[in-house]
Amino acid sequence: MPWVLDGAGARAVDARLEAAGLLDLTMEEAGRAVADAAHAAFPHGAALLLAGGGANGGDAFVAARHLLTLGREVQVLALPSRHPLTRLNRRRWRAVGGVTRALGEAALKRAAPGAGVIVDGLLGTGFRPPLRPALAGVLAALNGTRERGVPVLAVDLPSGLTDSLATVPDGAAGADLTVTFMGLKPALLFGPAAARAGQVQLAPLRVPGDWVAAQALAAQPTDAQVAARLPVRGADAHKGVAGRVWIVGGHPGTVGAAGLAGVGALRAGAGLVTVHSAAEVPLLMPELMVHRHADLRAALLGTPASGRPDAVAVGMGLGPDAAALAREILAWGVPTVLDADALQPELAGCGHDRCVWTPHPGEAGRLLGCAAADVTRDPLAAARALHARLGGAVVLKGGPSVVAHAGGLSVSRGGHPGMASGGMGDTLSGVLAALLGQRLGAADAAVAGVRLHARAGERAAARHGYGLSASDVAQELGGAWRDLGAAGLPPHMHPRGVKFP
Ligand SMILES: NC(=O)C1=CN([C@@H]2O[C@H](COP(=O)(O)OP(=O)(O)OC[C@H]3O[C@@H](n4cnc5c(N)ncnc54)[C@H](OP(=O)(O)O)[C@@H]3O)[C@@H](O)[C@H]2O)[C@@H](O)CC1
Ligand SMILES: Nc1ncnc2c1ncn2[C@@H]1O[C@H](COP(=O)(O)OP(=O)(O)O)[C@@H](O)[C@H]1O
Repeated sequence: MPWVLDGAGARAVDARLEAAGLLDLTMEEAGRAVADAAHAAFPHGAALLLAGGGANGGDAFVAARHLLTLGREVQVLALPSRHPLTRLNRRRWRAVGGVTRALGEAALKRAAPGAGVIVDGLLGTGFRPPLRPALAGVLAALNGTRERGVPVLAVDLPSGLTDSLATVPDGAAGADLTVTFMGLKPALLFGPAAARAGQVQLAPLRVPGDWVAAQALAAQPTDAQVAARLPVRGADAHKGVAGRVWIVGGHPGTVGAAGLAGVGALRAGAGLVTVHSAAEVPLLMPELMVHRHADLRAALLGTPASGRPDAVAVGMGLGPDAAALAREILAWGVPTVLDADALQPELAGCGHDRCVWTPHPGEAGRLLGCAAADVTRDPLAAARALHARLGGAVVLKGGPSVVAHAGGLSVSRGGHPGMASGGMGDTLSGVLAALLGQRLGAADAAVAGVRLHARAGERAAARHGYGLSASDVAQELGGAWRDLGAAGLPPHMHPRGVKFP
């Protein structure tokens, strides 16, 4: 399982490696991974390595030695080496004939223009902002060189980014490729920080998997692992067992939201989908059942317990009275997705363990009583806080989305920036309700539904790019399911088939 790991987690693993006498070997492997990646991605010209005083600089010295053995012309500019393993690898670099010159802005400006690649090993997970003035000029010169076309490979993290945050501190470097170790740092996944890192390659390093897992902030399940959570049907399945789903949403002006959720539910395999609304919802697919109610609340609450659905999604375009209606639906205890207008702070404490809450950062800020920028700065912390407040499973939407549940955090892969368009979240709510209706628990539905939706977005983006619409994504859900299934086990070997009544 690929993991998300911050600097504190990496240091804890380091401590175990050190105690086992293995830290030197791990740095060797990390530096070698950097050299191999630099040589593969930027095979021409001299390699210029910048080594800081910490272990990030030690990785750069190891990489320099391996690049030399790969036949590259190599130059190293370094700060004074403070970390013992950095000093050791500086000596090893000298032992193979390598020369190290002192790093400063002027030295970098002299050496950089002719380089085929610059390897940035100045600051990794040990950096704490603000950047000291002595390094600010060096990083500015590095960024300037990169803007003039010399590619930069960052070791573990571009220098000056804070490992666990999505924001970019003043003066931080950028990179074209980042080779990171053991687990993806949050800064490489989220927001403007991730945009600074260029392409990211994970070098897992040969470290016991459970040492990394024990320190991980979040999982990043593979498609095969997601596929194992999807429901499996027997050949005798019929619409009554594939889940009766209700969509409760729509208001004059936002009726499409409820329709899109309905389409999402149908395309994610729900047996029967009914949209209940106080407004006239367009019939986006003839397979949808659409009911307009003069008094929506009375109509829903008058339903006898035996007539209630297997799952509900509530809130999409529902308008001002959404919280009151959602509270009453929650009291039914049926699996429920809460989205959009139903994401109100007064519902904290009203949920149950079969709820999935799906805020985007603005709604998350409303639920937590903070600004959206506080949410996007540290999405993992925000998702954890939302789960503590709401329970069930929480999907903090974005590119990528974070799922928080009782078992921990999970970061979804993929999706596409074309998905930044209205109605995309409504479709997701329908998908999640469909999976709940097919008897998945909240955590499984959230992890699988988010990836299914993102995969459908990737497929649709291949045709529509930034012109992607939520309807296009819904049309690709079947194909996305097939893609995930193909990545997983064949159905007859399914580890955990979902039992239908
Ligand atoms: N298990 C793993 O993951 C493995 C991790 N490995 C590697 O270890 C790296 C972490 O190494 P680390 O902990 O030594 O810290 P690192 O990033 O080199 O930074 C420390 C340096 O930064 C400096 N500095 C700090 N703040 C500053 C500021 N504001 N402004 C200016 N300078 C500042 C600080 O200066 P000082 O305070 O000493 O003067 C010190 O010199 C990690 O990213 C990965 O590359 C691999 O070897 C393989 C195994
Ligand atoms: N850049 C992106 N990369 C991947 N997924 C994205 C991106 N932008 C948006 N999405 C996805 O699109 C959906 C948008 O949801 P939301 O903001 O609630 O839309 P709406 O309220 O218009 O329905 C979320 O599932 C989100 O993860």
